[in-house]
Amino acid sequence: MGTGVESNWIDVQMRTSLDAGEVLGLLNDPSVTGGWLDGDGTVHFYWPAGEWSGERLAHLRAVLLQLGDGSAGASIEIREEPAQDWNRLWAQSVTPLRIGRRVLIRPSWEPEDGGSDTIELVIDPKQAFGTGHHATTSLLIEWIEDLVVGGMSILDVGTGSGILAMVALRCGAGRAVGLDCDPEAIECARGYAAQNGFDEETLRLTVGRLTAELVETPEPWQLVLANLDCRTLLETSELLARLAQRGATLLFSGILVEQEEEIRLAYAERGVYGTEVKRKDGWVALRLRASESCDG
Ligand SMILES: C[S@@+](CC[C@H](N)C(=O)[O-])C[C@H]1O[C@@H](n2cnc3c(N)ncnc32)[C@H](O)[C@@H]1O
Repeated sequence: MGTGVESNWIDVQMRTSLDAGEVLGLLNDPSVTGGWLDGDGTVHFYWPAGEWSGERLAHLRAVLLQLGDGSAGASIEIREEPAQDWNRLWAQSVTPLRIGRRVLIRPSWEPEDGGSDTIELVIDPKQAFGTGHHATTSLLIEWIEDLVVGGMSILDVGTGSGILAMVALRCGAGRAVGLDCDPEAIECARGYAAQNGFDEETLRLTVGRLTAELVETPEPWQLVLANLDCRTLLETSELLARLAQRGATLLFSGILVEQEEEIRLAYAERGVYGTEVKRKDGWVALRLRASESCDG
């Protein structure tokens, strides 16, 4: 984000589960500055006041629709902000975040918690999704805290910043692979992994999508994390269900309340059933197991 001390700015705010980087990519508009998710779950994009126009708003709405979240277009609020140092303001707005019983996500400029029981990660917000502020992330973190036991192998599909895989490793998992189709997200995640002291053998971060090869590894995955979206969870159901049939517990997030039934039915047809559900802010997280696997 530019320092922007010279002119007023238009702050375009919306409620969306979309990844800000993905929206920016399709906008393909050199005058917009970086998008970021604030602590209230609102995504902001900024334009210099002189560059903002009705055409830009219409284009933004079209991009949101194209990415499958037309309702975000309806939630847009526009504010003009006086010239100020955005970097400083942005940094001030990012504060340490506690999730579940023990997890603390803090920006690097905040001091360590120091509590012996605290599971701490340093994440300075960048353009990858996954600072922990979004309900879809925090719902899965709460489960990871409860379910991960020593030495577990974790597959994190749609890893974004890598936050879920990193929390799982801090909770005792033996190794994790994080996949994301967005190369920028993986670049970001690698930076966070290094900053938090994970080596590449413990946390492998790869650009790509779920493949049959990753599903059929000699050692089956024990826990699969997938904070994606309804469409991707449906499109990938054959491979994700196969992971469950090989013994993995699946933790899904990114599902809207009205999409829960569709996901449950699609997976039930493949012999994989929701065993537990969590809901927050209109979002649903599901825990699933194959019928022939024992729950745990
Ligand atoms: C909602 S974010 C989740 C990020 C992080 N796991 C979290 O929980 O905060 C979804 C991520 O999935 C990625 N993604 C979307 N579809 C994908 C697919 N088919 N395969 C791999 N990654 C995908 C996006 O690029 C994005 O980084």
